[in-house]
Amino acid sequence: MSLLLTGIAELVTNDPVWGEQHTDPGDRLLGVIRDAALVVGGPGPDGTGLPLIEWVGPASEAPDADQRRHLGGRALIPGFVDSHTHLVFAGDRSAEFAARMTGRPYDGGGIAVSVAATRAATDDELRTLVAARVAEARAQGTTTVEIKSGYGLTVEDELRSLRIARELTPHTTFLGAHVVPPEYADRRGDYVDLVTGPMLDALLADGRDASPAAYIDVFCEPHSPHAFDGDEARAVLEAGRARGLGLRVHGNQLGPGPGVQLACELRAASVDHCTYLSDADVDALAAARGTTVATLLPGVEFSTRSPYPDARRLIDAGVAVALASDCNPGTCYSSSIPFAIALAVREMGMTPAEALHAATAVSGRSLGLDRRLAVGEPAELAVVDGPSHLHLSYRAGVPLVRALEPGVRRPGCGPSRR
Ligand SMILES: N=CN[C@@H](CCC(=O)O)C(=O)O
Ligand SMILES: [Zn+2]
Repeated sequence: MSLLLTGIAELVTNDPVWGEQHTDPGDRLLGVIRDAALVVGGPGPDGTGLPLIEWVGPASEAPDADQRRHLGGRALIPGFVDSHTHLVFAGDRSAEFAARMTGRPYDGGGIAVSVAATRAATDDELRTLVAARVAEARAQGTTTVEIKSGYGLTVEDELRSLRIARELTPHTTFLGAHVVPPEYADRRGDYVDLVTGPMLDALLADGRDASPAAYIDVFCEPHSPHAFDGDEARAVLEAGRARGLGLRVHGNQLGPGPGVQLACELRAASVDHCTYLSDADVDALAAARGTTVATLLPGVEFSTRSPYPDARRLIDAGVAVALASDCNPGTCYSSSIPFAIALAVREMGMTPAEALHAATAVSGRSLGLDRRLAVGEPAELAVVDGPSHLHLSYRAGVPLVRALEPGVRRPGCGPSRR
């Protein structure tokens, strides 16, 4: 069974093959095809049920197919890859947000509130909350989502957070080193030992076919009394790496710090936030561009009243820049990638094309995914209710994007095949 999509005013392929024909830098970067068509075939051989792309090109050359759908002159883009979320939590911190809007700074202390609520929730309550957040993201064009633990902070609660996340996506990240939980406040070293020993061991012992976490992450932030310094973060990351996990880092969010340099040195897949960077940090990220992506999370700066990171400086230096939501109950309770794109364009010096590329191709790369719309790739598609990707930021705040369901799919945003 195949499906021919036509009426595509603009197809964003992220494929350099289509970019070559353009002189406009945005069209080159996004591999745009105007008046395009795309054929979706049956599911691939990998057992995920995800249909694969069978053909891409100008509508005038499109082959026949079993079924047809006309998109009415809309833009078709790769589904967003939200490579940084904390969707497994219970409770509410809207009062903390309101206090910040009147000037209270963010220091990570509110994380303990979410930890208490998450520990108190039943498995089914948590599962329902996470599934609803994944569905909310999908309704805004996100077809792939990474989910971190980090609101359990006991062996059992971290494990169950990851198991629940794993039901919805294969892109799961162990964040036992989110903060030092209150019961360990006066013995931080013991908590680092717990994370790097029994917690990691329990995760790996749990894995039937694979560990419930693909990555390990750490909140490396000397400006928060609750988070981890450079030495502690190094211990956490090295322990995860020794057990075969990929590395991700929360770095340089609240002020200058060692997170970015550490991530680059340890060849982390991503270092996220990157709000406060020295010239040496930018140089390190540029040198590491083949391995380490700088993931910017502008919803956080919006929701914490903080200065935005300078994306232009990073891109001009040659850094691989991704965009993600960081959806979490504290610093950004928004799952909207279009919102992140609009902020990046308006506040961070990114062009609309760079922002879309960052939220699809580059965020995908940070998870080991190829997010081109090309033959043989999964049909992870989103439709923009407008003629071009420019409408994502031009019409900020309007719900223009949704994931396209081209065939039989599983619920939620994952698992993707790679
Ligand atoms: N900074 C660390 N973690 C989250 C915030 C978590 C929270 O405040 O609940 C972040 O990425 O911003
Ligand atoms: Zn985060």
